[in-house]
Amino acid sequence: MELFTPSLDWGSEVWASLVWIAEAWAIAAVCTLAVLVLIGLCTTWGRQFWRITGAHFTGPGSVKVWLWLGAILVSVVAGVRLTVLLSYQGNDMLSSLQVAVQGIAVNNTPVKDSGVHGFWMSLWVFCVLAAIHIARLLLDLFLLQRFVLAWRVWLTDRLTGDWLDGRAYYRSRFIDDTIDNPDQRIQSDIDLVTAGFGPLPNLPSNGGTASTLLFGAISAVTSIVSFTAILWNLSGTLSLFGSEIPRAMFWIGLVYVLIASVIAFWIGKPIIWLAFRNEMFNAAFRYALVRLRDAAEAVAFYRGELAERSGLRRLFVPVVANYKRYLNRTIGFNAWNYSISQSIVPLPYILQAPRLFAAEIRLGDLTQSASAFNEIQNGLSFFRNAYDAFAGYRAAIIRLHGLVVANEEARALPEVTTLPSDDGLVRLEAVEVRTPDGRQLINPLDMRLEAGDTLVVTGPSGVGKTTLLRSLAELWPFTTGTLTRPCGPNETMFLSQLPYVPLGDLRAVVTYPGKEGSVHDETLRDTLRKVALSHLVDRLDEVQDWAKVLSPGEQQRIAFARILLTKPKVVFMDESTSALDEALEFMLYQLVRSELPDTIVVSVSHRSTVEQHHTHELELLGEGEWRFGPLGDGTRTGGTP
Ligand SMILES: Nc1ncnc2c1ncn2[C@@H]1O[C@H](COP(=O)(O)OP(=O)(O)OP(=O)(O)O)[C@@H](O)[C@H]1O
Repeated sequence: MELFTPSLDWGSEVWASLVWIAEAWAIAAVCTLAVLVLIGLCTTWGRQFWRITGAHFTGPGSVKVWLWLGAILVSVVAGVRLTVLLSYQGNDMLSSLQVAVQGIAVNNTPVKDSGVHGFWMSLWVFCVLAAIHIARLLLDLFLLQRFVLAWRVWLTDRLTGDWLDGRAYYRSRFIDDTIDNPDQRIQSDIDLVTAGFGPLPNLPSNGGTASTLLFGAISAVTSIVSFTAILWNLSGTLSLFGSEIPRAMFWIGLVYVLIASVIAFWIGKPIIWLAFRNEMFNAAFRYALVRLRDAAEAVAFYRGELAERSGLRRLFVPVVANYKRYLNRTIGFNAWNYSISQSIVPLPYILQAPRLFAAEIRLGDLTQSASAFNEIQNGLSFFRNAYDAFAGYRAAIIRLHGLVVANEEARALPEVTTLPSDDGLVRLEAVEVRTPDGRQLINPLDMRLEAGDTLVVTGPSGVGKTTLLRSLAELWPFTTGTLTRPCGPNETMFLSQLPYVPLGDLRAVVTYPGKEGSVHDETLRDTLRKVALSHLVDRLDEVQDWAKVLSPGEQQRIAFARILLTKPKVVFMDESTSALDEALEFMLYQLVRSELPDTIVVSVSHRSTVEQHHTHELELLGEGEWRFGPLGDGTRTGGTP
């Protein structure tokens, strides 16, 4: 009867494991890079991924990114090594028990003592391995989460910048394939793509690298390779229908899991687009709720609850219908996966038990075979089980890529050619404006305004006054011609009918588009007093939803305060006094004229009272025709088709 000998030389295992980790790390790094490059070159989603975020891995600061990735990979490989070592420790524990019991049975003290000693040693080994295992898990979580967070910061910054760049956030409404909910793509899909868990938002409770698609896959492959060697050594020959299968357990397991995976991919394929549509329908529903919240007052005045309710219901129906299909398909997919995972559990015992009974292997070998088999099966089924997670992940990549493409298309749309004017003049040369369906709104328009000139743009409703301002602000793509204007920072201001009111305190609201804090509080208070908002001077620190607190008339006075603070050389105003009474309108125009006498003011207005503050008039007559000239003296030039 043999004495117990451990399955590994634990004394030299520290060094051996470090060497193993270093080698496995290098092989895993090279293979992963090769696979990622192939994915990037050969798959659509790989190319899309690279286009969205490739610069994070190549641009300035990428050294840190790669170092961090390298550290995460060390953690992944070390995790696999620990699992391997734990499987040997498990083998030692059971085999030593077996030897001890056998020694007792035949009253052989040296054999019994070797078994007892081996058992306690294996428990010590377990304590050391367990401590390292816990430390690694915590470090793994930290490394992964900090990496993901830094990546998310970078990508959010890049995509918000990209969305704002060239006014893509506005002009993307004019492209052929408009996209839904860019805001949610930035907030939610970036989170999914950087976390890499699949369709789940990133949370520390999701777990460490093993739950992510990339590192989970690396861990699975490393684990398969490591345990394959163990299983290979523990496998015996099986006689089946008269023929001998060497290393039977290894080959049977491999074939079984491969066939199971192919069928699972086939069942799970529709989950990709079902997950995509699930997110899309939910996003549309969420957006409708946000719009209702924003327009709460208008809806409440209309008593529009019934219409809103049926609108919301209509948007929620596809959410439910798609979710049912998503659920059914996932149940089918899970049914297959669960059945496969459970039905394979007894296989290693069935194949190895006869060899144990024939004393060819020890008890620990049997259980290690089972655990090695289990690890390989888990590793291979990682790809099968991660299928729907991958589907959700790919859907997030597609959505982010859609945003990037839409931004680019929006920037590529035509716009009026804008040239800087050194002398402070505003000059329009052959500026022509159309509707999206090609209807001529303004025939080629030539006009020149000098410092201090003021122009009122008039004409019937729908004739194209606002669209002219949009064109001059480089927002409207259905336009041609050249605009020369002062182009320095804030030298030209465009004001819409209701000024934009940003989130934050009143200081930020009044200072906009300047940075909060860039204007001294006393100047802000003075300016508020000048525009008849003295009741607000003590509320600069107050954080409110100011768009809902301030009346439209007060908001329009804030717009005039911004003009006084910004001191532009040219200001274009679209019905900027429509919510004010005539006395206030008169006072504000006088204020702008006296404080900024050299500023060129262009006003779009319906009101005859506005005309008195202007020196020139551009009258839009409809069907593209216009008349331009000094106000009141009848010497107008005109444009006809
Ligand atoms: N995004 C758009 N898509 C299609 N047509 C548009 C769009 N925006 C404006 N239009 C059309 O362009 C025309 C000019 O609109 P615009 O808002 O410039 O008129 P306006 O003279 O400013 O009218 P009002 O005095 O009522 O403000 C209108 O017929 C309008 O329906």
